[in-house]
Parts: sequence; structure tokens; C-alpha cells
Amino acid sequence: MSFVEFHDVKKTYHMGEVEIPALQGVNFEIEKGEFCVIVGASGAGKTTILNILGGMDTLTEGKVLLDGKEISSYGKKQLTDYRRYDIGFVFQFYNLVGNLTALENVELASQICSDPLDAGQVLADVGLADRASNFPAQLSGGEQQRVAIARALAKNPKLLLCDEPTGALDYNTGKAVLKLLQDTCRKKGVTVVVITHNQAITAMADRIITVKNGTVTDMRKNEHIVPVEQIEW
Ligand SMILES: Nc1ncnc2c1ncn2[C@@H]1O[C@H](COP(=O)(O)OP(=O)(O)OP(=O)(O)O)[C@@H](O)[C@H]1O
Repeated sequence: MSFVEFHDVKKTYHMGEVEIPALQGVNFEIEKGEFCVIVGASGAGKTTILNILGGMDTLTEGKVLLDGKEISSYGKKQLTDYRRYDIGFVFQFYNLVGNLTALENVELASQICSDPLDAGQVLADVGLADRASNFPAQLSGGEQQRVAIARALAKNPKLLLCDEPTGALDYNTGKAVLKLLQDTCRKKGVTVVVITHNQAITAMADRIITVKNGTVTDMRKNEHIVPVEQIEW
């Protein structure tokens, strides 16, 4: 059994009379501790996959397992607990609380879960020990994304889900954030899933899942992992 399993997952959105088949039978698995990149063009279904895996959306058909538990059978209350305790999220636009300091943003996350890590320590781990008392507006985009990553990690999640985490960052800052995510995966053993439209990023992944028109067209383990410093796009 794998850590994450998608079995023939289908998701249809209804917009009035119109049916939009966002996922049309998605199958893949991810092993514990892997750095996994899900890649595909706009509209391929990446965000839908991440939202289902993160318990933010429900599926129409199929089965999703995390760590042996069938999350696709969870009701509302169970999904709330799942999002709260098991999953860390990192978004393209950071989503920090503007009137809280960097440290307070991280503490906010640790307050809602059962087994949090020390907020100050996690902030130090992402390289921001000296910016703990700064507000988001006083930090660069890359620093804000580091705070967001620290906030997600402070929950001590089973799975770190990242939706285009470098989408709003410049080239080098984006690379540094990817490196931080990969280092976190390696050092802490956290399973990390990154979704992106950027094919180049797949070179640094342990596992590459390619999505097209709501299905997985390719899934492979990367035999030649390239350090992010050597990747260009
Ligand atoms: N809430 C929704 N209601 C209706 N249709 C939706 C909804 N969310 C997504 N879709 C549709 O489902 C399909 C897959 O969308 P999804 O956002 O998963 O793609 P994506 O690969 O993440 O794209 P992008 O890279 O542009 O974010 C698209 O056709 C999209 O328009």
C-alpha cells in the first residue's frame, strides 16, 4: 500500500445545465517522504486533484487513500479534522494575515492542531529567525512564502500540498523556495506535493505525475534527479 493512492477518481462540476468533467478517472500513487511534482497545462485538473487530496473538495466517483485511510468516504466533520491536523497548505499568493507578525502567523497554525512544532524554531528552519517580528508587508515575496511554508510545517502535517508555490516569485527566489521545500522533504521526511505548469521543475522531483485533460498520462520515478540550481527555464 502506498502513502497516497488515487483510484479512478472522477470529478464533474455542474454549472447550470453544463457539466464540466474536471477529472475523468485519475490514478496515481505517492510514497511516504517523496518530493512529488504534478505537472500539466492550465485546466488539466491539477488544482482539482490537490483540493480533493487536501480535503477541500469532494469527488464524484472513485477512491482516495492517505496513509491507509479512505479520505474520500469522510463526512464534513472528519474532513475538517483532516484539513486541520493532517495537511499543510502552501498557496501561490502566501495568504498570510497582514496584521500579524511572521511569528504570529506561524503560531496561528500551531494553535489549531494537536501536535505542533515550536513556531520560532520552524521560522528559524526556513531562514527567518531575524524577521520574526516583521509584518508580511515588510517582507519580500520570497520571505512571505517562507513564512507560509513555516506556517504549514508548524502543524507537523502528514502531507505538504503546494499550489504553484513559485508562481508569484522571480526566477531565483522561486528556485530558493523550491530548494527549501525539497530540503524540508529530505531532512524532515515530510511528503511534499507540488503542482505546477512548469515542466522544468519536474527534473528535481522524486516522482513526476503528468496530468492532461483530467487524466494522468504519465507517472514515473525520476532516475536522474537534478539539483534545482542546475535546472533552467
Ligand atoms: N469550482 C469549479 N466549478 C466549475 N468548473 C471548475 C471548478 N474548478 C475547476 N473547474 C474546471 O475544471 C477543469 C480543471 O480545472 P483545474 O483548476 O483543476 O485545472 P488546473 O490544471 O489546476 O489549471 P490551472 O493551472 O489553470 O490552475 C477546468 O476546466 C476548470 O474550468
